[in-house]
Amino acid sequence: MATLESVTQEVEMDSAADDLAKLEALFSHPLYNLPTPPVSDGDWLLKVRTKRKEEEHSTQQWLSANEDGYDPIVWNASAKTHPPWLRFHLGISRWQMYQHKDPNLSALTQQLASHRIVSAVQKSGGTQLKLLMSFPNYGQALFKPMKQERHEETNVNLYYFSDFERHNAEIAAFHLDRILGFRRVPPVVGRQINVIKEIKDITTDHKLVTTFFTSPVGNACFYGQCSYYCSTEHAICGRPLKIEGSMATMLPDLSLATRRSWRSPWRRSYSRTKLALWETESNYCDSVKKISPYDRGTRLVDLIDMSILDFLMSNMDRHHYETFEKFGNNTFLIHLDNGRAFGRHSKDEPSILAPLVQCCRIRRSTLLRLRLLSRPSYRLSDVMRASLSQDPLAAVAPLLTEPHLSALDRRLETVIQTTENCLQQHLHHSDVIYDDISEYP
Ligand SMILES: Nc1ncnc2c1ncn2[C@@H]1O[C@H](COP(=O)(O)OP(=O)(O)OP(=O)(O)O)[C@@H](O)[C@H]1O
Ligand SMILES: [Mn+2]
Repeated sequence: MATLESVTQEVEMDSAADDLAKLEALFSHPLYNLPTPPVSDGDWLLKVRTKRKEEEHSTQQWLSANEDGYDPIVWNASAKTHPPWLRFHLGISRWQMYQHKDPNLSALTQQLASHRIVSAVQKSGGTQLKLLMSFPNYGQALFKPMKQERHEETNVNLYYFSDFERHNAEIAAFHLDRILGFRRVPPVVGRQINVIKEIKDITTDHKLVTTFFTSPVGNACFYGQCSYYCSTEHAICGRPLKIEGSMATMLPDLSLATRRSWRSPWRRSYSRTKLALWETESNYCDSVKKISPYDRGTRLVDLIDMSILDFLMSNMDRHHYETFEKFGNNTFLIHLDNGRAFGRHSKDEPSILAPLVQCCRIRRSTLLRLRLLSRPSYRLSDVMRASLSQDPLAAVAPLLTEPHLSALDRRLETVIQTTENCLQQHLHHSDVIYDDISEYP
């Protein structure tokens, strides 16, 4: 006889299968498989150069002088020999971080989740603690440790600029960005790390080592050195040894691909008392539209895409964004640093949507995908649940709690309604909608 428990379990499995089917249907939808503009030679971020004869000798020497813990390098100009992280680097183009249905993605994320860690050092830059992890095949990841429980909502009295970062937000942002069809976040997975074996014992960072201690209940802890929350009171502690965290694929080194950092025109004041210009000036968007690079191309609608992503996940901390210098102004915006998203589900933050509200402009492809995601057959919360369940940390606990998933649906409605209002206020649809897919019916 079926017990209540087994029936509940079956229902849960059924709905998990339904969610997954929705996600698959979504990714097979024509809106996710639009013909992309041809990628010319100069539209790839990096290119493999075949070695000149005289260079071969020095490479051979380097090969034999292999560093401790790393595998010998066995790759050459042939794509077949490339490790997943290198394929990822070579797949970055002017328009996206990776392809839709990228065949390399699963191998890449699998390695992030399971590869042996050879080195772990603190990464400078930014305010909160993070570690640069290296793998035996020379791949690297940026590790952000878990700082608070997933069900905890941000303290209402904390300003956005002193909020803790959340490892699950980094992971969920990657999934959300992909589900929105942007593909502008480098892949991120969750992972459990042994604080002693995978950090303390292998690090060459002496300053980091001095911050390790054992807590009163016997957990292994450390706090590192950084400008925010790096103290014994805010230590990161294993239970007793393992901690959860996010592992983000590292972008190509800056020596190979420089990036430009842009201050967001809708940046917050980062002050308890001051307002930013965009919060007080009624025609703010008009002035933004007149200045480079927002005065041409897709930069403004890309910024609006980013604000939609941020509104959905309630990220108030998008002070800057980056682009690859090689591509000039005509390129996608890199959505890095999403750790302050998903802090609150019970409240929305309308000001994050200011670029859309004030400019009344949106890419047609984005709007059509948002509408798709608001339909029950592709519901955003369901496809996010399905997508996140594929992350290794989902086995420990769901990466986003149900209230966060429902908040996504509620906020999506707000974005769509905002666009409808814009369409009503404007005479011509083309005033609001930037038609980036004119060939689409
Ligand atoms: N996946 C990545 N690959 C390469 N570089 C990265 C990656 N993620 C972040 N960085 C770089 O590291 C720097 C710090 O990262 P991040 O912004 O996530 O940290 P943060 O502590 O939140 O910073 P801030 O306090 O400035 O907001 C960024 O300026 C970015 O250029
Ligand atoms: Mn940040």
